[in-house]
Amino acid sequence: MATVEPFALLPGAMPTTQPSPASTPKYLQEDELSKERRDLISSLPTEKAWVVSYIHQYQGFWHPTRQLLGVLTCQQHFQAQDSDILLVTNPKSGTTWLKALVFALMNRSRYIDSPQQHPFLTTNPHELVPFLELKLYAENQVPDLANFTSPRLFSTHLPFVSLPTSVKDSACKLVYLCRNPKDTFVSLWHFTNKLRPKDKGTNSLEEAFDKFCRGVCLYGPFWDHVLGYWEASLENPERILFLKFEEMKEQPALHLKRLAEFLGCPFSPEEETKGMVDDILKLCSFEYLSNLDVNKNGKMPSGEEYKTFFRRGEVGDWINHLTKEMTERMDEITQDKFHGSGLKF
Ligand SMILES: Nc1ncnc2c1ncn2[C@@H]1O[C@H](COP(=O)(O)OS(=O)(=O)O)[C@@H](OP(=O)(O)O)[C@H]1O
Repeated sequence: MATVEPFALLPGAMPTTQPSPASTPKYLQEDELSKERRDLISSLPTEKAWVVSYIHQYQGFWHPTRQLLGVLTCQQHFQAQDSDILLVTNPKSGTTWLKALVFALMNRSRYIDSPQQHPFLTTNPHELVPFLELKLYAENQVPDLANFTSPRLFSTHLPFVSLPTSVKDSACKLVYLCRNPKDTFVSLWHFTNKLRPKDKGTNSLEEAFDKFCRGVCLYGPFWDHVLGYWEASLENPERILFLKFEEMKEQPALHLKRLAEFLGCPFSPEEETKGMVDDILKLCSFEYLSNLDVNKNGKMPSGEEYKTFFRRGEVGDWINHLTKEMTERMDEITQDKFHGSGLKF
């Protein structure tokens, strides 16, 4: 594997001493690091990243420098509570949709008589269900979570092996949503190209594809991420619900009801009669959310425009991007990696 030695490039300095452009989200930026963290990062396998300079392999998974700091801080400080709900995904697997669905589900009684006051009208789902390592614990910060009411809703892209010990030791519930690797890759390629500084141009599809197949991408290898949660969900089905984007698209009502039951708030017969399942699905639909003013024109405090989280929201767009050879390579990896696991896409 071609690796680079970032800290050998400029003695005594991080390689990216140039300020990162304002459009690059904070968690992907690389500024100054403590000596301890710098020593750790120097010891990790490192490659060129998709958006900013470097990506490091930690506990078997790849993280840009800033993101890795959030991972370390979160592992060190996050204290899970038994009543917490953690939404977990590989990037671009439908995180925004899952956040919307679970938030709308858990808060359904609050806005039933005042839909015009629903938080989605003013706030993107990523703000309502914050990421642990990318937001709350980003940049070495240790947040005060006292204002979160129970059950606390958080999200993460952390692989199972990297979850904070307190998550594994507590009885908190995890919902894992995955998506077929070809659509996940295509979505990630579009997304990271939007985040790249203008002067760097776009990543070529071929180069990004090769990196994705080698596992060198945000929270990659994709397959190991999915397998970690798949196996954990088989061992512990009452704590980890494993969902697939494609199945949710095909039978959204069925899966929303499964989610509600898993989270201990099943729909009552009256709610079903009133059409609440469909109401929540409409409220969280790609069409509805992507057309809200806040999501068309708003930005995250960390820099991303909310509209970058909405592209097509469909199954099978990979067919418009991948060559026959690419498709074969990806399918082969998927078959090899998932062989014997019972997992298929
Ligand atoms: N409501 C809803 N329903 C269905 N699909 C949706 C929805 N919202 C976002 N999307 C699509 O999800 C893709 C973005 O993935 P994530 O939300 O996981 O991104 S992130 O990891 O939080 O950055 C991205 O997929 P692609 O369109 O294939 O790129 C989004 O369009």
